[in-house]
Amino acid sequence: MDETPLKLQIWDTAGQERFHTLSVSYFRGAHGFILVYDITNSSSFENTSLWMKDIKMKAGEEVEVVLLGNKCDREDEREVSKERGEKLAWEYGIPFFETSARENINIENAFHMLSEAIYAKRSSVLIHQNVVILGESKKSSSCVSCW
Ligand SMILES: Nc1nc2c(ncn2[C@@H]2O[C@H](COP(=O)(O)OP(=O)(O)OP(=O)(O)O)[C@@H](O)[C@H]2O)c(=O)[nH]1
Repeated sequence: MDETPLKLQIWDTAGQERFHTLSVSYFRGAHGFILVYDITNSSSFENTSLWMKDIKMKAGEEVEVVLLGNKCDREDEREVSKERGEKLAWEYGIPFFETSARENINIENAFHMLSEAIYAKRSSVLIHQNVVILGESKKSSSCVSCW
């Protein structure tokens, strides 16, 4: 990104209810989330709000999230309209894609969008910190660079 190599460490947590507590324990310290439901399974869509609540509670309000409606290759079995996905993402203020892991549709876009958002937020935080440190160092004399 901007010629800066980014290293992603990705955990695929279990979506099943019986592993819920286990998954949530991975949330702390994560910078971003890809929240996936299955467009052919409306209960997976309904569960996204519970996951979103957990993400905000356990990882913080500031983390980046992308919402994906996966299995868009199975149009004839669709239970969740694209509009419902778009509306939910709009309410959360997060990006949304319909994807197919099987047909490789929008997968790269989703990862790219999330990486970009994390990178933008973290690099602006670093710049902000540097501005503060350099400002302070001027006052306190001899330190030329405090990066
Ligand atoms: N048609 C289609 N099938 C898919 C797609 N993505 C995953 N599958 C199938 O859906 C099933 C479940 O996929 P998983 O990757 O195990 O789903 P998961 O969300 O990780 O499941 P949990 O581990 O229970 O959370 C598998 O049979 C996959 O082959 C897709 O985009 N299209």
